[in-house]
Amino acid sequence: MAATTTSRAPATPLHNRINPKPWPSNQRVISNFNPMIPRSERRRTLAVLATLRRDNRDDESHNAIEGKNKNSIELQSLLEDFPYELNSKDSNSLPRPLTSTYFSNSVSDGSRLRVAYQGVHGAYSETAAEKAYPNCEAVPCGQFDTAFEAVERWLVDRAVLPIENSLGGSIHRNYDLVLRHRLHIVGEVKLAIRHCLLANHGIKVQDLKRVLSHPQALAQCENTLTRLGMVREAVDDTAGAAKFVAFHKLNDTGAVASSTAARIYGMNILAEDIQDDSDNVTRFLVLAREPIIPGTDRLFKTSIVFSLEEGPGMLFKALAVFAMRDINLTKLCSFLGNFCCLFLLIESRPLQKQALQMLDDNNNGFPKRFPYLFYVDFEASMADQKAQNALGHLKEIATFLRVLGSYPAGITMS
Ligand SMILES: O=C(O)C(=O)Cc1ccccc1
Repeated sequence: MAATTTSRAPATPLHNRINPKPWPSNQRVISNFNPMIPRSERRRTLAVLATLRRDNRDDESHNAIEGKNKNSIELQSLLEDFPYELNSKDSNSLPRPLTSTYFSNSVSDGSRLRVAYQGVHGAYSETAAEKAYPNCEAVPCGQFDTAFEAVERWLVDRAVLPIENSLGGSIHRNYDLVLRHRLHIVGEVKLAIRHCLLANHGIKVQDLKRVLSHPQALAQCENTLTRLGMVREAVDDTAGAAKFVAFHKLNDTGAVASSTAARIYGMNILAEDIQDDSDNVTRFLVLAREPIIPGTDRLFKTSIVFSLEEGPGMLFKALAVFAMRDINLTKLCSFLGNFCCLFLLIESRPLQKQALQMLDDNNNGFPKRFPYLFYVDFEASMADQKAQNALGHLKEIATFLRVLGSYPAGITMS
């Protein structure tokens, strides 16, 4: 498929509104990567939202390159144009417990579950959304914040976001987002990630001077890209990188993305499995407005965040509430903060001002001076008495405690 240029902007989701993601200093940022779609184009009625369905998704990806994408509706602009009153007259807007729908792919009115992800068609996050809900309608969002807002404002039913990777460790910004928003973790997907080096047809590896991709993907392919002597440039997502290179018919630039992205954007795969470690798994969280009712019929995990008073042995006491009940902690840590040197299964994060503000507004007496938050995942359901007891015990020790979700443990999928 040849990419053709048009005067109209491609259907790339909009740029980051809140915080740019961090990336290594040797990576330049393409700041005008996602041109703004004219506002007149973005002003759509709510009815148009229905056209977000991906019935003609393959056509969509083709058309996206040609700038004819019907689904060029930006979730971001929908959020701006129709805040809050969305669905207010719709009986479906009433909160529903998720137990009845969690393992099906449709909401109770018969329509498909809509799952927001960050990136464009072909992103790994889209694959994760489809693994979680095989028949879902995956909805691309420019940024993670947009995906969260889309759930909060009833534009979609779920959001999927990458939270940690076996090579790159935790994605701290996404933990902060989970904390700042009031969504619940209702599932996890572990996806084996296999990166490819993509280029336009007729281009050889030797022709490439630079390569575009998501910062995580670039980091995961560090050795290969260094060996090839390529300049790395970070962009919002892997599929967006492929789309950009195809759309602009670049001859000296490649993209690190999936074979799916190669197919969608008509690119050639120059090399497969270019990640530094073949065992490259990314864990994605599934978030919803309401929690699921935890069960005991299968292995469940529970994610919590808490803070502690400063003092000798405080973290030891906090972790003991799990150890004394034989509850396994599963959160793997690759970022060694102050306390992490001692406990590799727990991750301490300096408390950001914004997060602190959010917590302050909602929790009287939150200790402002305490500089760390701890995220822990443990292997037990909140329906399990020993988990209840452990958290009851932790509450006596912690100055702040929030259960982010109790959900079925995921298996690694390829
Ligand atoms: O950019 C993407 O395709 C994503 O979904 C984010 C990502 C990047 C690298 C590994 C896993 C997820």
